[in-house]
Amino acid sequence: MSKKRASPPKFKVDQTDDTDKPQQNAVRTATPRKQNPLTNTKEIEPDLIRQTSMPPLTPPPTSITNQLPTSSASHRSQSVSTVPEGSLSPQNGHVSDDGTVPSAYVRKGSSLAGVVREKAPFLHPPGHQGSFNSENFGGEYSTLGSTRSIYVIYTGGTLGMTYGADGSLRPEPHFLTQKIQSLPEFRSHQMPQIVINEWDVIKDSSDMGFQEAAKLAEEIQANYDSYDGFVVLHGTDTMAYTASTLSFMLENLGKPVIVTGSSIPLCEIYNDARRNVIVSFMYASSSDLCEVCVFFNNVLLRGNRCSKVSVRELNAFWSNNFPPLGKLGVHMTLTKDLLREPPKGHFKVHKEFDENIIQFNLLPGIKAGLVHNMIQPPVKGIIMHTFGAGNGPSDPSLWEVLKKASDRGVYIYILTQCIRGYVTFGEYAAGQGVSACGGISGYDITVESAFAKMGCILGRNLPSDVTRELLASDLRGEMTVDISSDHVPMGL
Ligand SMILES: NC(=O)C[C@H](N)C(=O)O
Repeated sequence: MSKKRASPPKFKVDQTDDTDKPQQNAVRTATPRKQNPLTNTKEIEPDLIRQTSMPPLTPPPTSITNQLPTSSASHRSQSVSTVPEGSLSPQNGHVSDDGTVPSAYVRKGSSLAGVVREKAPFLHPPGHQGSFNSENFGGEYSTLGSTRSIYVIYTGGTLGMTYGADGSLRPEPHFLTQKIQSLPEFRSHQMPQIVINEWDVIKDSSDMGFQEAAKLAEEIQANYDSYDGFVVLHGTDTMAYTASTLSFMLENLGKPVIVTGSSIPLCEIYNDARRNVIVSFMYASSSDLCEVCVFFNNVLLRGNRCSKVSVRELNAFWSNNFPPLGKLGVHMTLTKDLLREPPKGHFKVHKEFDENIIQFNLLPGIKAGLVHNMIQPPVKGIIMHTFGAGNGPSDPSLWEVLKKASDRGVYIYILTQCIRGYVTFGEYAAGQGVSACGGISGYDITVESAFAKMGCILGRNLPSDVTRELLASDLRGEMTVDISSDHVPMGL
């Protein structure tokens, strides 16, 4: 690949030489060199090449890796028929929606290969009432993997933690990076080229916020042209906030950014870290994905649609109001009907943010005085979780307090306390106060996404009418807005 790496890697697993030397999988390690002013991490010079004692892995048919396009741009524009018929291994397979098999993807007798047609999950967003076609991305991936390059940013989280003397989990510098280096999967010819940048200070995600998301956005921007996809390794506790924030910071994103983590650390024999990381690398190789996603356990979710829903289960993430974009079962699928369209404009990064946002639930009988105290300056944004479809108590003093805040320039984002469904102003008389106080409907947006969206938009200090319009609009697929026009607001 004639690609220029914007920031040198901490360490790199490289399979590009393997067609020449199928018996020896080369692993590049790296030595610390100097401080990178952009990422504040140590730059590593990938100059130390060590032959490992790993047993040789069976190389894939060289005709596949030799003949497939080598960049996302070329892959997008090129038809798959560049692969000669008969060159695929039995586990590969791809059938188009009408059931025909393109010549490039000849299936050789595997009952596992082929398209998976699934009913969408029980919940359909408005406008999506039918079933969605899920395609077997795993089959497609096995012809793609080794031609792709992925930039991985390791920020911390349980996946790379070890146990301290008191038995509590804490980030262990370099452990995850070294462990990944030693896993045979990462030297497989089917894996993309991987470059990992471990942050100087890896964190429990409780310490990740807008500032760290801006640093991630900056790092993605610096490496955007050099890689086909990005993976962010992150703790689960605030993963949905970071994924949401990244989605708003990255405008016209044309490549996958997959955020993942684990519930069990990689230091345990039984863990979910290994699979989550491997599958995220695979999804990050997709040329169909051009958005920020979370992969966890067995689902690929839109990053700004998901929430952490379980503390102790492996299926810790879910999206209540939007179906998964992909699923991992016997097949690894991508539901193309649901994916964001490739962007029309240039990739652009917005790193500004404003953290002066609070959120609260309306509670039965909530007192205006309490709300008044909560929403004093420097508060600039309020996320208010209302009852049901956007309702609240009728006490006029409550709405006066909120109206006054709105009049002095505080934005009030209206969400529902229900985990499914969306806000509709005007459905009940009990919702009149909510809209009259200047509230802006967040429809079915998650609280993580509402916080991220407000923070990013308020950080840009736009005129109030533009800010209100952006908050009311669907910018990144984060909420289901029932508007009939295809009006897209300017600016984000
Ligand atoms: N599973 C995890 O990653 C939880 C951890 N406390 C974190 O968010 O960093």
